[in-house]
This record gives sequence, C-alpha cells and structure tokens, in this order.
Amino acid sequence: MSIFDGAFMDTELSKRTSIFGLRLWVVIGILVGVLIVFTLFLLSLCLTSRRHRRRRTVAGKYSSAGAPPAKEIQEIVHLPGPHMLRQPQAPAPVPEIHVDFGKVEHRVVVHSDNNNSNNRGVSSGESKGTVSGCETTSSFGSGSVVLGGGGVGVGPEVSHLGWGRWYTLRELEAATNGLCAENVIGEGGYGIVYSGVLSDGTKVAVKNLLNNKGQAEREFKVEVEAIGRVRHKNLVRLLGYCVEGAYRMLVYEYVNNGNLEQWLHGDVGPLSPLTWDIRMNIILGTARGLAYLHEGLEPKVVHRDVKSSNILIDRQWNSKVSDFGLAKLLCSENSYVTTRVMGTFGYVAPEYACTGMLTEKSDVYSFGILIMEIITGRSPVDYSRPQGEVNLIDWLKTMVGNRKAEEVIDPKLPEMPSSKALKRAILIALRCVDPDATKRPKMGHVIHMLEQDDLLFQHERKTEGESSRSHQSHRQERKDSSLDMRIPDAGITDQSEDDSSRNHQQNTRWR
Ligand SMILES: Nc1ncnc2c1ncn2[C@@H]1O[C@H](COP(=O)(O)OP(=O)(O)OP(=O)(O)O)[C@@H](O)[C@H]1O
Repeated sequence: MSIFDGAFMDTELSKRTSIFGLRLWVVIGILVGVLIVFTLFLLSLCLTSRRHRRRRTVAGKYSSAGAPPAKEIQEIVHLPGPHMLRQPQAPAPVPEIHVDFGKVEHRVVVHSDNNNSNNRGVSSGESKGTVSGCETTSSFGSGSVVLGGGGVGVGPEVSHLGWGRWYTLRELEAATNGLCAENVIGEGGYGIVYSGVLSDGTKVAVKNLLNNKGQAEREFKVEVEAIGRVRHKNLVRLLGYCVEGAYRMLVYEYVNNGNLEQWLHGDVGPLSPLTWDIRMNIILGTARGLAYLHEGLEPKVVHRDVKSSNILIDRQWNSKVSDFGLAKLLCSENSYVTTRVMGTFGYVAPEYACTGMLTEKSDVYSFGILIMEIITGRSPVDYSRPQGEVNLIDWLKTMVGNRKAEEVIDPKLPEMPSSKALKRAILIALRCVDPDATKRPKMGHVIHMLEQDDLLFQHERKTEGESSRSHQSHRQERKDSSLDMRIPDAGITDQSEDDSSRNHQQNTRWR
C-alpha cells in the first residue's frame, strides 16, 4: 500500500457517518465487536444444546427397559455451617450449593492413600480405563497393579469379608461387554452403572466408581463394609466388588424396572401406571428398608441420600432402596456430626444442612419428602412452577391448611384414593418433615402407621365392593368432602394415629 493509499484510508475512516455522527472507524469497530460477541454467543448456545442433547440421549438410552427416562436432580455438596442450606423459598442462587451435572467422563482416578493397605503401589493419576465403545476383548490387563488378591486374569476368589465375593476386572468386563456404552443404565454422582450378566447367568448392575476428589474410594469402603452383609427384600443387595489396579467396582443385584424418579417424573403419558395402591406399596417397602437400616442393624446405618432416584422398582412394583454410598455407620444412641453435608437438594433435613448433625431422623425427613413426591407427582423443589408452589412442603402445607388436600394429588393418578387414605398419607408425610427432628417418628413407627392404612384399604375395598368409579367423577366427589387435615406443626394430630402410636409401642415391625 502506498503512502497515498494510507492517507486516503485515514481520511475515509475519519469521516463522520450518519450514525450519530460517529466516525467510520468507530462504526466499524462497533460492528466488529458486535460480530465477535454474537459469534461467541452462538458458540456457547451450540455447546449448551449439544450438552443437553447428550444428557437427554444418555437418560433415554440408559433407562431400564420399560422405565421412562429420568430427569436430573440437583445434588448438593457443601460444608456445614449455621448459614447453610435451608429449604429454598425462591430461585435465587445459593452460593453454598454446588450443582453438579458433570458426570459423564468414563474414567477412574485413584489417588494413593497411605492409610489404605489396598492401595499399595497405586500412584495418583488416571487409569487407562477410558472406554469409548464396546469391547469384546480385555483392554485392562496390561500394566494393572494387582491388589487385594484379585489379580488380572486370576479367577474369582472368595472374599475375606465373609459375604459376597471379589470379582476380577476381566470377569466384570466380560459381564458388561467390556464396560460398553450400550450397557450403561445410569450415572450417579459417584460413578457409572452398567448392566451385566455374570458367567453363571446372574444379571447384575456394576457400578464403576469414579474418583471424585477421593470420594469414590471412601464410598467404596463404606459401601463394602456397611452394606455387604445387609440382606433385606427392600434393600438392593450388594453381591460383591472388584478392586483391581485403579478400579473400584461394586456389583449389585439387578433391579429390573427402573427407579421411582423415572416413574414419577418421566414421560409416562397422561395416566401413570402407578396406582394409589402401588404408590402406597412403594412407600411401605421403602419404609421397611429404612427401618431395617435404622433399627435392625447394629451399628445402625443412616442412608443420608433418600430420594426417588435411589428407590429402585422391580416388575412387581416393589421398592428397593439403593445407593448406600453416602451411608455412615452410626454407633447406637449417638448422633453423628459430619464435616461434610451430602445429600440431594430438596430432600436434606434442615438440621443436617445447617449443622451437619446427622441422625436417622434426617432420613425420616427425606422420607417424608419422598411421600409428598409420591402423592403429588411433584419434585421437592421445582422452579418451573409459580411462586408459592416451588417448594413442595410449603405448597402442600398451604393446600392442606386451606382444606384443599384433595387437589394436591398427582393429576396422573388413574384413580383417586379415599379421603381417609389420602389424609393419613399426608399426615404421615407431614410428621416426618417436622422441623423439630426429635418430634419426627422413627421408621418403625411410620411402618405401623402405614400398615394401618393397609388395613383401612382392605376394609374399604370390602365395603365399597368392586365398583370402580371414573377418575373425574371420583375426583369431583372427593373435592366436595375436604379433609379435616391438621398439620403437626400446629401440635394437632389425627386421633386414629395416636392410637396407632400407642399400639406401636408393643408392636414394632420391619419385615
Ligand atoms: N442395582 C441396580 N439395578 C438396576 N439399576 C440400577 C441399579 N443401581 C443403580 N441403577 C440405576 O443406575 C442409575 C444411577 O444410579 P446411581 O445410584 O449411581 O445414581 P443416582 O441415584 O441416580 O444418583 P446419585 O449418585 O447422585 O445418588 C440410576 O438410574 C439407577 O436407576
């Protein structure tokens, strides 16, 4: 470019334009700036939508056969303190809450831990187990550090723990088609869950633990020790585990009908297959599983993360409580102050969130929320709802206080329950979420109250005969007879429940 061209350019660029009298170079500058911002915006939109698409695909593809895809629930992980999490009133961001959606990496990272003899020889760093596609031959053998007796290529051994067994990596690899993406049934905060079939034909769920800043390994130890020996029809059974190289895997019985979250919040069409009876059966089963953890074991076990995605469902609609990864063994009669509050947003008991004080009553609180979720079909916290309905407890209390209890029922419920049955279920839920932990019932007591409901149903079915009323007419009929609900907060209780409370003293059961 000649010197004249340069001067010409200068002159042209310095000319004022009709746009606010701005000089041409300023206008060009602004345009370029806008273009850059727009491009960045498009890029971020593109990335976000790709991520969402991938998550949707994951949910759809991973769900158990027949079960609707799951929604993700926000998970909280934060340090306790007096200022910590309360049940949210508004969608304002809460700085203490860490929302963790990034659980898609198929990798295991184990850091060396001198306190753990199992970890001898394992250095920090990623394992080589990133799996991108289905593999039929072993890719894990070379370079693995053989630990704890379960060496690569060595046949299965009997565990020294006296329950279950060790599985070799090769065995689990064979069972899951090489930890194939097609076998992935879900992904939680601690790892990816694969379906698999062992050589003896047993269908299993294999949880390949991720190392989440060391939590995965802690979870592994806790689960293995606390859950290995636990047997109950309403608890997902841990069959064994694999410790090999950097791998930590848990092998569970396979529960074949998805999880409760999928059935409550997934796309099930206008009418849910979950009838009132099925819902009550799920609640009762869950209560029995939790009561066993709290009252049937010594030391007792607090689950710490009771929520709908942790309630697995079988083909007969029985519930099985899963994911004891957050469980802590408790010494009987003692509460436990944790240094780290863990649980899921919307389900965490206020005292646990605020002080880290953990007792089995924290599970009772989460269970109360779960009952509400099952009755209403609503998530514990749902920001897509109008103000006043975001927080499930607050909304439900308001509705009950306004004698509109009939209106809280899940609109997808195919048939309305009786007023009494509904009233009882809501009352139990409200008692479980009493802000005063000491006033919450024990799970054994909850079972007793629920079983009375069972009897109530049987009686009603007899007297009402087989005639089933249509959804709409029944709904209308029930609307006319508002429940006389009284909220436990107000110190008022249901008479029949008091009776059950008395009976319970002599008759605690968790089958
Ligand atoms: N034993 C099992 N049988 C069948 N499916 C299972 C089994 N265990 C877990 N799943 C499924 O795998 C998925 C992930 O489960 P996981 O317990 O790891 O995570 P989560 O409960 O969804 O989340 P979080 O880890 O935050 O509690 C869930 O959809 C669950 O239904």
